[in-house]
Amino acid sequence: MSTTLPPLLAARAGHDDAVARPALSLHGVTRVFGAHTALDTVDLEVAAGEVHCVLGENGAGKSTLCNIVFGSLPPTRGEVRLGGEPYAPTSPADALARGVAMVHQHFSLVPTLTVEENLLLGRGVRRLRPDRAGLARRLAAIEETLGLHVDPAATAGSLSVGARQRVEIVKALLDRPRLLLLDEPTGVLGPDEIDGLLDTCRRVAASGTAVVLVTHKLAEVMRVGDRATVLRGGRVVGGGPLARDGATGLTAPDLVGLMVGRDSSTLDPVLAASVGVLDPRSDGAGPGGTGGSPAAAPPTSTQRAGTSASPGPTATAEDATATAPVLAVRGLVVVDDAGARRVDGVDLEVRPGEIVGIAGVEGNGQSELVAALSGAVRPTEGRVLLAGADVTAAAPRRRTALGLGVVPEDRHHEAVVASLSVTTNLLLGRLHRFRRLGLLDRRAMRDTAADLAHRFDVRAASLDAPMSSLSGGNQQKAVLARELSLDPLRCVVAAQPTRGLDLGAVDAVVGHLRAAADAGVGVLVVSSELSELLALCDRVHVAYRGALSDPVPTADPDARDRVAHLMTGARS
Ligand SMILES: Nc1ncnc2c1ncn2[C@@H]1O[C@H](COP(=O)(O)OP(=O)(O)OP(=O)(O)O)[C@@H](O)[C@H]1O
Repeated sequence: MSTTLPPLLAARAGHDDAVARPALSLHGVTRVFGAHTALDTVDLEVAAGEVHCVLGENGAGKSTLCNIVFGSLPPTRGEVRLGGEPYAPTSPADALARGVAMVHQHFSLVPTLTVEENLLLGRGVRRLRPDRAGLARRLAAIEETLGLHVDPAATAGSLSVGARQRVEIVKALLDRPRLLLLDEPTGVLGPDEIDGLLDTCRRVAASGTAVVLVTHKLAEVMRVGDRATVLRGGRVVGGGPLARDGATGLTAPDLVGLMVGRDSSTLDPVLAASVGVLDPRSDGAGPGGTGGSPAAAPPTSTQRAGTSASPGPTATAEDATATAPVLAVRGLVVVDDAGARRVDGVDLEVRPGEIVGIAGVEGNGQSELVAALSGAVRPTEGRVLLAGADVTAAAPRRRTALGLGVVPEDRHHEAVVASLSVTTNLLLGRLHRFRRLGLLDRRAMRDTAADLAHRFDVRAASLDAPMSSLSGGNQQKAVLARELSLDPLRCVVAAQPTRGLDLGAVDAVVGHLRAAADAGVGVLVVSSELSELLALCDRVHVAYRGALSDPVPTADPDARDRVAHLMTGARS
């Protein structure tokens, strides 16, 4: 692949040979895990000053590529060059020392330490005494040039997901890297924070740093990327300059075609909106930023009822209003250690067959509400009723037994045990059912796990492999498989269920949640993806400062505007 420099740099390139050399180049890079080839003879070039997007389905090899460049993994074959020089980092610390920084899909901050302590961690190893004054100066410079603000005194664990992400990015920028790798950085952010992050990407690139952005969101790619490379099954299947700012190049539908080998006009509108082929902020008239796309708005649940992809729960939902709620929340209050009312008097009902959504910018009490529903946190006031039983103080195990499936937002800390096998993770919470005469029936476990992996398209080299060997998206599919296959299953609480998933997987998850509702399960979806909620749910509440708005029926023609308005804190 030849190097196409952004116009400004291209103009300068004749005067500066260093700029003409790619900041990063990969030649024939291959990475094999056992019998599985995760990356297959990959060639890639990234110029200084450009945002280069790397796209592909779950398991396509994107994180493996980043991990090789960041020194976490050596390639099995092939050569990597940095600024034209051979580059074979022996560790992430070595990569950092050579000017390569990375922000991972999951957080690396120590929750009990302050932001300042987290930022000094690692740097202190290289110095006798932590340089607090130097850090303060650098933070001020980052805030001024890149608009990124962090509070050094805050405890990392008390920050919202978006604020934590900001600290991770600031941490990566502290040493002025010449290459910044961002592995799905916007997955956890709300719309405003995503805008901020995309601006940051452009500013970082404008400062001369090469930025590699891994994302599933095509709208983001079309807004911020200069060029893209698409991986499928570990191979580069296409790429080039993007059609941005009136320039000719790859469009969002082109990228869909490369990623999944499918024409974007065949995509379910829910899916199209959630990945940005439809711009969620438009009325459907415009594509994801640029690049042309099917001109249709995401359907409401009423429209959805007519599609073949979904029988639509609307009819079921109307019947459902006559039945008792499977999940009822009354006056729920959760107060945190600092005395703040994170959940502030929430009332909520989900009936069998209904899909109810909770929208809102992250950090408005959604996480704490889900924690109170799952049993991870004890509410201070109020009640939670599950299928009529008061479970306010019940342990998670009892809730599971009563038929509550929970897909937590923080997969790494709450939903999987990375060191245990895929099989064990798929069956967590029901392993006792496989006990025969005091021993686990491994064969029955493997058969059940294989069936689940097949039905939910969990792609793993082996079900005996540790969960950590699965790509992020496949781990998420495994959690969904486990929670949606509980028996009995009466209610599912799914927090950010499509986060980190590729197009096909989002489609599948939406299908699984609808199927659960069609089978009479009550579904509560907490998501920062507004388009997804509007298309999937019967009604949507908005979380704001711990309280929930009255529900907005998604069949209302102005539902999007009403929900967006409520997200600003408006009362009605
Ligand atoms: N340590 C490992 N051991 C075995 N297999 C691995 C390991 N790391 C990754 N793989 C496999 O390599 C393939 C590529 O994984 P990778 O995480 O790079 O995909 P990805 O494109 O980043 O996916 P996602 O979008 O889901 O994050 C997957 O099939 C994964 O299971």
